[in-house]
Amino acid sequence: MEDLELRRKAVAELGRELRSLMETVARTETPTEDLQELAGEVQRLEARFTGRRRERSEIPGVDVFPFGLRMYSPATGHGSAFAPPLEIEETEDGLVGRCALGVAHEGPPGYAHGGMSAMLLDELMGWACAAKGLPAMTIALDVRYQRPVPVEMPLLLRARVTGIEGRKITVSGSVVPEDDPQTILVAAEGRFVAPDLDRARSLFPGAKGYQN
Ligand SMILES: CCCCCCCCCCCC(=O)SCCNC(=O)CCNC(=O)[C@H](O)C(C)(C)COP(=O)(O)OP(=O)(O)OC[C@H]1O[C@@H](n2cnc3c(N)ncnc32)[C@H](O)[C@@H]1OP(=O)(O)O
Repeated sequence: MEDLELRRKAVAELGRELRSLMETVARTETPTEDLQELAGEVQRLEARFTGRRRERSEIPGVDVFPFGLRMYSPATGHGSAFAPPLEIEETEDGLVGRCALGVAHEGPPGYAHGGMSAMLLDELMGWACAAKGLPAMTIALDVRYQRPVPVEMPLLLRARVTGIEGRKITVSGSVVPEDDPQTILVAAEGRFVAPDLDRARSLFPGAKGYQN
């Protein structure tokens, strides 16, 4: 069997290079003819991915689902070009995530797209449910944008479970600058539901943890 750690390392290395490429593309003022040539080169590069293509519902072999690593998550995945990626740690008061967004994540010039903040909070708040043993899906997310989130600024995200009622979980979250944690840039309240076993099996047929 292939060494899983070696593959995860390779996935992360590729992700890092793609992320860097995305940032370069978002910032470049390279002449137009070079852009045209580069598009062809990227197309040729894509043609080199000759291995089997994973089915839609197939869990990547490098992942641990539903309680862990998601290598291609657009929020936390080290293999994702789109992910900052968010680094998560568990604390006494819930989960803390760290990342900095790039120009490729921009909404207003110089500031993060609001959808990025919402996505990162949604993900972290979902992880907060899983950390309580209840892997869950978002049913409602209320996001309040109090200050714009500068790109290239180290950020701290927080998520804390505030209530559990059967399979329904309420979670609060925030985004703050790492060097000024009193200033709330974005605040969120979310409601999550841990799907029952039958629902989870039908939603995630590729997840071994939910099968008999
Ligand atoms: C696990 C993977 C980890 C995934 C890994 C976690 C990390 C990633 C986190 C990312 C988070 C996401 O983006 S998740 C993606 C965005 N979210 C979604 O796509 C979810 C779409 N919604 C659904 O598919 C469904 O609503 C489910 C699966 C969440 C729940 O279905 P179910 O299991 O059949 O639950 P059901 O019996 O119907 O309902 C249980 C209780 O919740 C209430 N309820 C259910 N859905 C809703 C709703 N949309 N709005 C209001 N209330 C609702 C019901 O009234 C009921 O209350 P009562 O009668 O008991 O009072």
